Amino acid sequence: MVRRNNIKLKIWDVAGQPRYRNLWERYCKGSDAIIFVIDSHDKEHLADAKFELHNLLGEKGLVGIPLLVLGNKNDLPGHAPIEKIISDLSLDTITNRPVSCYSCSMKSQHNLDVVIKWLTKIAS
Ligand SMILES: Nc1nc2c(ncn2[C@@H]2O[C@H](COP(=O)(O)OP(=O)(O)OP(=O)(O)O)[C@@H](O)[C@H]2O)c(=O)[nH]1
Repeated sequence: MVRRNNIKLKIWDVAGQPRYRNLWERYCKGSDAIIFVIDSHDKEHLADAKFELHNLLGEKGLVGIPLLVLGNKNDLPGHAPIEKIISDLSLDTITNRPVSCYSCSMKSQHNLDVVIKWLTKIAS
């Protein structure tokens, strides 16, 4: 639970390992937003991330739920820039919901304020 400006955000951190991916839809259903966090330093797995993201968004029960994609770990040299994340994940093809994408680092907290702002706006 995160509190900001009188808004309570209830956030589920769902495990990313393959054996848990079939649970993602159940957690996302009925939520105000889906936050899809990728490791932007791990460029080899961007194709996997694209597959899993579009697979998830293809679930009928999730149509219309706003999507926030975070390219985390931008404190590491060689991380994928935002333009690459947007194009490798084909975010411009997602037309049935609002989509935002930020590069960030939860370690250095770069863009954490922007993320919280986005979430409080969506939830209010
Ligand atoms: N350099 C750097 N490391 C980070 C950042 N965020 C997380 N990590 C590290 O990445 C590793 C994995 O972090 P977790 O928070 O466990 O990742 P997770 O996505 O919850 O992992 P699963 O849900 O188990 O797939 C840890 O060693 C973190 O310290 C970041 O912004 N920068």
